Amino acid sequence: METMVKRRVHVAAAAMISRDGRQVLIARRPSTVDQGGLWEFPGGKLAPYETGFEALKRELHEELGVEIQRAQPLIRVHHEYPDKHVLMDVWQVREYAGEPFGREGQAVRWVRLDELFNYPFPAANMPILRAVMLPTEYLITAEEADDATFMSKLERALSEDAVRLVQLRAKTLENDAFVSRAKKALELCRRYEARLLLNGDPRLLDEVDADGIHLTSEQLMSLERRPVPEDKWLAASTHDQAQLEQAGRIGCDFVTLSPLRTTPTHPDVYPMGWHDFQQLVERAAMPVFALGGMTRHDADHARGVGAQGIASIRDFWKSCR
Ligand SMILES: Nc1nc2c([nH]c(=O)n2[C@@H]2O[C@H](COP(=O)(O)OP(=O)(O)OP(=O)(O)O)[C@@H](O)[C@H]2O)c(=O)[nH]1
Ligand SMILES: [Mg+2]
Repeated sequence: METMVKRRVHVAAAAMISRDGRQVLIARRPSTVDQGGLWEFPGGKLAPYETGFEALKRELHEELGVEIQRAQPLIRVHHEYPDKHVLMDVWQVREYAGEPFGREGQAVRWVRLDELFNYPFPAANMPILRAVMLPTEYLITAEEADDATFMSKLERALSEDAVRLVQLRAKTLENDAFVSRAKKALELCRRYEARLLLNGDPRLLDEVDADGIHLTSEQLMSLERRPVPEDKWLAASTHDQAQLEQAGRIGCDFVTLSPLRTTPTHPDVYPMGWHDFQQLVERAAMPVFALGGMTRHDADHARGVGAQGIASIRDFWKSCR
């Protein structure tokens, strides 16, 4: 055969979320097609001149018999298969009419988010699974001298702001004080079904059974492989293309990318702004939270440019009224 140019395929797919927010719909690809037998998020290729959302509506009508009313961008994934380059735009769908069923005879199943990993998906899907499981807000805790104040502010964020993903960041605490605070924070997070990541050495997980580790960009760059087991979350702070690539190499599950804006805590760092942020997110191999002067009001915009959502200290770290 002559030299072959790889096909480029643009796909729109849906993560349909159940009304209680705990389940997502997956479908099994018929054994006769490409990637047959694997599970997938329903969807398909864009027809000529179709927009992503039009394709999503058409495909979900054809494959599941539902009418989508609204959808929010969840994540964009580039993946090189041996025979083609796939660009997949995945949308989160919560508003639709009709009960989904396998209109083309395919198996269709609602699965709990924490059971998604039990199903075999195509190679391109790993970042999508992470994005489906993660919320749109990531709280980074502020330095707080005293544990009681810390705990009351954390509880306020969990209860009033409904935060479900927390990074314990406490650079001013000695190791023993950090571990003791982490244990208390973990107990509280468990009560709210929130995940807790520790900003620090991966070996901290031997002392505190938290949900994962958040690496500084410096730690990230010094590692050769993933420092935590697969059943723990691994996140990292990134600021540029090289750090994002390294995060992909060592298998980070998600990252923060900053600074989007200038902030009082980092006044002399040059902010990247939305344009550069979007360029960097486009090629990232995992969900990305926008960080640096972000508030909850920025979450929709962040998602519009491809982010998972926003990360913030100030916006979530306030006293009870
Ligand atoms: N819909 C969907 N496609 C995926 C996922 N993951 C993934 O790698 N793909 C790839 O993206 C492409 C989607 O094509 P498709 O077979 O769904 O396209 P389609 O519905 O338009 O069907 P057709 O062109 O066979 O009629 C396939 O190459 C598939 O392997 C996923 O989660 N959902
Ligand atoms: Mg399809």
